[in-house]
Amino acid sequence: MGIIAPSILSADFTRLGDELIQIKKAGADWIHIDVMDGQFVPNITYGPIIVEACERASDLILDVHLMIEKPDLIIPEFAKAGAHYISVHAEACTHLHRSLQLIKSFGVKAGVALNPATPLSSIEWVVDQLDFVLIMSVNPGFGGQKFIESSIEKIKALSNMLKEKNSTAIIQVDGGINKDTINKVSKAGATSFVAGSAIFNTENYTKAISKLRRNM
Ligand SMILES: O=C(CO)[C@@H](O)[C@H](O)COP(=O)(O)O
Ligand SMILES: [Fe+2]
Repeated sequence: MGIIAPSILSADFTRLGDELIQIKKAGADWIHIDVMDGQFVPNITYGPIIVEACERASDLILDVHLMIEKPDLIIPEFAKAGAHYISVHAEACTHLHRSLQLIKSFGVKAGVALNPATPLSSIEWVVDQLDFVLIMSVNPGFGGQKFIESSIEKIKALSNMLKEKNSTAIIQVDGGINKDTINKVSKAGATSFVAGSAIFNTENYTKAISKLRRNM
């Protein structure tokens, strides 16, 4: 069974605690938290205090997607705030292996996120360090964007690469995931699905998550 990870980027922040309760009731598995610094991506969101607030408000797995430059400087704060999974962008890490080791040193699951234009070869030599790989199926920075079709081939190639290297890393896909796109990425090999607008921009979260699951 696939993992549904609603991205709170599209949640109503005036009532975040209630939103977290509602997505759990609706059947969510993880909470995806998009951290943006206004440098790596042209948008600014939130930092460790929001992760810590999510940790107090929900017992779901906290999946922190760091879209920031120099992540090593602040990974310890996100780990202490209660993150269970942390992904860093390959494009933002000069010493990717070191960043992954830093995440793991806190007992947190470590992942690498790849922009749509970044080749799989950028993670080839760190596969043994990976608990998950996040394939961006939109350019990072905003919710509600259109799914980029070439992500499907990329997920298939990643799935083959992980099998060849005997890796059990989870393949996560993020961006433009909805009832129409989830089937293609699921067939390609993804098992963790981030969805923001397809869940939070609807009236009924239970129905939205059920639709995603039915189409996996
Ligand atoms: O990391 C990002 C965007 O940079 C995502 O997690 C988005 O928040 C997904 O939003 P939708 O495309 O599902 O609306
Ligand atoms: Fe994300």
